[in-house]
Amino acid sequence: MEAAAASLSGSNIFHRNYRFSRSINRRRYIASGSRYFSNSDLNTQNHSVFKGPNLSNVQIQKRNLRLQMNCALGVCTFPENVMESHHSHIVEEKLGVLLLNLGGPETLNDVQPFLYNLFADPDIIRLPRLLRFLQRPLAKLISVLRAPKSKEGYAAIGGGSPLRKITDEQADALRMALEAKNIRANVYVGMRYWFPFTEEAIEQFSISTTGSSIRVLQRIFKEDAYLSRLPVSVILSWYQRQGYINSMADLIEKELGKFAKPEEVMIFFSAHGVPVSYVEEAGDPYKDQMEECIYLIMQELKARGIGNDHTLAYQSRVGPVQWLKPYTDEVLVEIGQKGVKSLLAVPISFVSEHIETLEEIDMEYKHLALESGIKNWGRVPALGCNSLFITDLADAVVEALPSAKALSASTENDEEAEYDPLRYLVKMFFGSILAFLLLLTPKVVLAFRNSLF
Ligand SMILES: C=CC1=C(C)c2cc3[nH]c(cc4nc(cc5[nH]c(cc1n2)c(C)c5CCC(=O)O)C(CCC(=O)O)=C4C)c(C)c3C=C
Ligand SMILES: [Fe+2]
Repeated sequence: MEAAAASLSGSNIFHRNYRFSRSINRRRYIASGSRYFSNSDLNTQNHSVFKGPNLSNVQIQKRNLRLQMNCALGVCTFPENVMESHHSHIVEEKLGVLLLNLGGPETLNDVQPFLYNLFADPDIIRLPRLLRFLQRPLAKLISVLRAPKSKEGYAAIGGGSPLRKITDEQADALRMALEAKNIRANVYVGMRYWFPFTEEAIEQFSISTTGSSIRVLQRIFKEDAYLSRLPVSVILSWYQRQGYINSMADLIEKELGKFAKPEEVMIFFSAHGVPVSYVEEAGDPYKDQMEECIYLIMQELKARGIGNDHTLAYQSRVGPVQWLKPYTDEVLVEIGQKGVKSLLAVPISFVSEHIETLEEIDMEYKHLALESGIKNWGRVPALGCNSLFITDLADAVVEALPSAKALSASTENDEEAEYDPLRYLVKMFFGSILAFLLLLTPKVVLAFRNSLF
């Protein structure tokens, strides 16, 4: 997670190479977009809007890059048709809102390329600078090795991720919620690792405007200068917003009511994990934010007279490194053995149903819990289009508007953005050999066998 903006572009370049290699023009177009409009870049650029007073620019960039992981969904606001915009104009203008998420493979054939995109992101596999040339070959290798296990999971939930459909529905619901507040907005979805990529969302964003605005937008977009002049506001996190907390508390209260003895149920929050190094070495605030989020939800439940026991654990670890503990699977076994009989699983850090909820929690963890002595199992659904949640997102958009500011020029390393096929092939060839040799070392083989497949 410590990658700077320059290295982040590496993963975007892949999107270009992998999906668009047959169209040079399109590739160039995407390349220019990717430099600015990966979701992480947007967060990075946001520092001009949200930075705290004592942080250096580098610290702010790093913090914001990390925050990208904390937002399962991010929102950016763009006033369209505004070149020299002043804050007072913004609410009157039509808005573009960009919802950011990670994306998921829609078919089983998408699984390996999706995994490649994921592992080619230097924020996911963090290699020392000297070994960065291994990023793509390693991503290729790990994605091929991981794909069979991932495919099993996606096959179990119907052959693909529902994430795109749900996020599209959320975008539609948000558009309507904004309309109910008399704000006309186009809401776009931009995914980090699968379609519609953030770059595509931005492309759509400019194309969907009309007349001279299109020409102005497109021309300036191609020159990269336009983006730095767009007033943008990024909502970095909303886990602490009362609307979100209330909507989670509502869901929990409702599911608790389905148990015969609701007061005896343990509320089991399961959050997506991240490698420990993200938190301890790179200073990722994810763990603190998760803990605060759960504290706030439990406070809200207490205010409603619900004082159940609760616990937090982390799920979905991949690969041979230490992830945030305690691990969901281990805690389930422990509490089952300690005699807990009723458990309500609450996916936290997820706002949509996807493989981690539908397969990992509903199938694997439920099975494990029942095997470990838990008799009554329940699961809180992900928020999806929950109206309180969507209305709160709409409020967050409205509140963010006054802080929209023009982005500063990109400081990203342009070297990565230039796509050189020969250099790419040479890197892939030697990198693959090295990555393969690395994987053959006994320690790595053992660790991967236990954790990846
Ligand atoms: C809070 C959200 C997420 C964090 C943090 C996160 C970190 C993370 N994930 C992997 C590896 C995989 N992630 C996969 C899918 C996936 N992950 C998230 C969310 C977070 N990931 C989503 C929304 C999805 C898509 C789900 C879908 O329905 O498609 C996968 C593929 C699925 C599988 O095989 O388990 C992998 C692999 C790492 C290494 C990581 C580290 C920071
Ligand atoms: Fe993940």
